[in-house]
Amino acid sequence: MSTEQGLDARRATGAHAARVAARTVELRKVYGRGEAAVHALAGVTLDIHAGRFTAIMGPSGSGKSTLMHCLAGLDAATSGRVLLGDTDLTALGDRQLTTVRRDRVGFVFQAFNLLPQLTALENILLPLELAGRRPDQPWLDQIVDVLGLGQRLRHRPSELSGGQQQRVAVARALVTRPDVVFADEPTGNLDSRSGNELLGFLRRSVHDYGQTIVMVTHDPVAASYADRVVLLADGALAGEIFRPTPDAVLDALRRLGV
Ligand SMILES: Nc1ncnc2c1ncn2[C@@H]1O[C@H](COP(=O)(O)OP(=O)(O)OP(=O)(O)O)[C@@H](O)[C@H]1O
Repeated sequence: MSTEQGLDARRATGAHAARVAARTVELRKVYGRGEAAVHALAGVTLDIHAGRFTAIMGPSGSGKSTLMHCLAGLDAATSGRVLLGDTDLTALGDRQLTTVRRDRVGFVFQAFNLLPQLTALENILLPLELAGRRPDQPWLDQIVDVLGLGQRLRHRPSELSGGQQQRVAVARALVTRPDVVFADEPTGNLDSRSGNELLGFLRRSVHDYGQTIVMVTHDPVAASYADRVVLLADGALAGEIFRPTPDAVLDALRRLGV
């Protein structure tokens, strides 16, 4: 994409004016030492726009999960800064990071990660319970309704389909109204119909509720639900696509050798 096209795309999506929900500045992450050192992130400066759906893509090993884990306060930077809103995560200790993750961030994982002994409703309410917060009943009712979980709330995860389990995980991520929901290959274990349904819900939570979502995915169709695709290669930014189509994403990935 030329610089001019890039600017036009930004104007069209209003991305230049968007509030920043999270930001990395010269973020570096090195695993191991000496000869065995792996530079997973080699100086990434990136803004995540508030109220937008951002997909992170790139070849295997390009640093996608590392970037998301650093943004979410799950992994510590080697150098550089990570900001969630105005909070500098790199300046926080473990206890403060735990509070930030609990109160301000939601997670959706490929493997659902629901607690098997709890019902769907208990799983959804768990983050609030851990934080000692009471549920906002109208909000809870709304997400349960939108996600079509009303008839499933008393079921345990083993009694739910994969698609239903992942919708429970999305409800759990949204219930605290987090600043950012991080989704790591959320459709990786779903058939394409359940996957598309789930992506539709994520899209809707951005459009209807102004939720900020960051999703790591390998799937160009999944990425096309996002407002913007950020491409990584060898731990560095390798481009971005606004209003991505599956074809545009596929082309960009091919250029990166995927
Ligand atoms: N805990 C770790 N210890 C050592 N090296 C690691 C660790 N986690 C990740 N790496 C390395 O850092 C690099 C980036 O890994 P990362 O998982 O972020 O990539 P990715 O783009 O998410 O890959 P994939 O698409 O395969 O999941 C890889 O070379 C990986 O082997």
